[in-house]
Amino acid sequence: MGTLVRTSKFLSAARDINGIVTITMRRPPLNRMNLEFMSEFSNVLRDLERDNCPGAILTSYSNKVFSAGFDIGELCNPEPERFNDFYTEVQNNWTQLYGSTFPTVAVINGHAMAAGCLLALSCDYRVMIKNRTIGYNEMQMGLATPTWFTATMLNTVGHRHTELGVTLGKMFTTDEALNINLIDCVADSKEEGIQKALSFLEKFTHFLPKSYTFAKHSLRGPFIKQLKENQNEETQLAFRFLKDPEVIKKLEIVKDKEQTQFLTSKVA
Ligand SMILES: CCCCCCCCCCC/C=C/C(=O)SCCNC(=O)CCNC(=O)[C@H](O)C(C)(C)COP(=O)(O)OP(=O)(O)OC[C@H]1O[C@@H](n2cnc3c(N)ncnc32)[C@H](O)[C@@H]1OP(=O)(O)O
Repeated sequence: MGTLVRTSKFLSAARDINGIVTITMRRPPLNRMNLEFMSEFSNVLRDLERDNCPGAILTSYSNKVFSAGFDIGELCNPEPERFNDFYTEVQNNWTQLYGSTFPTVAVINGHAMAAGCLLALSCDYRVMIKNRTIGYNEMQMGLATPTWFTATMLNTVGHRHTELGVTLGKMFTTDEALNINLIDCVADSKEEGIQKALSFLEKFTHFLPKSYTFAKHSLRGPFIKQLKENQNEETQLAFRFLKDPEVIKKLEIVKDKEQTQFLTSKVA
């Protein structure tokens, strides 16, 4: 796997002989993202920028779940200060990953739901294992999809697929995701996925890093700028939404096992 360059409670980062870093999410059982998880993620990305990393792969320790998205504990009837910290960290994390100066690949070796899907979409390339699902399922949870989540999908698959995906809270199977270019290729196993990711990243060894960064920022920069300019408003909007009694009630139900099993059967 390479030399371990960083390990924290929920993430590990290992560098191979070519400098490519594999970030493995490990918050059992579902890689749910809470404030601590997001802070660790930001720290890893900051280190990679500082070290002029030539490329990174993002994957999960589990072959069942890439990430179940935000920890519902951070969203259900939140406290103002904690939510502000959490949501700010999430936004910063997205600007770091979506705008990274190095190329990134998501090896999606399990279900990628809501913010888990956003993580994958924020990379430059996606390899997904067969028979998994990916999408923004917020609607099914009684939530709404934040604007920058939507923009990230829109920039990947276009308006119509985003519109249907977001408004239906649709989880796409691996085959469906490939058909609409939500992912770039399919692998039989995580190991094969990593090989495909490395082949993609190998292409960038022939380019000047500054040329790559310029191209990426030409495409993604305006969306990052837009979020940065509206960060506080986005946080307040989300907080107000989450304080709606109907939303709180729905999220409390979702926290029950029965409801998540219902969601699982929908995505299986
Ligand atoms: C105008 C306003 C506009 C903006 C509004 C913004 C609002 C805020 C931002 C909203 C954006 C939201 C992003 C998100 O990421 S929301 C989270 C989405 N995640 C899910 O829907 C995951 C649901 N989970 C599942 O479908 C399954 O658990 C899964 C397929 C992932 C795994 O199935 P499995 O059978 O292995 O596991 P279980 O279902 O038995 O789950 C085990 C226990 O974990 C609990 N669980 C599952 N997911 C979560 C989660 N995301 N957070 C917290 N807890 C979770 C589940 O209930 C089980 O608990 P128990 O063992 O106690 O029963």
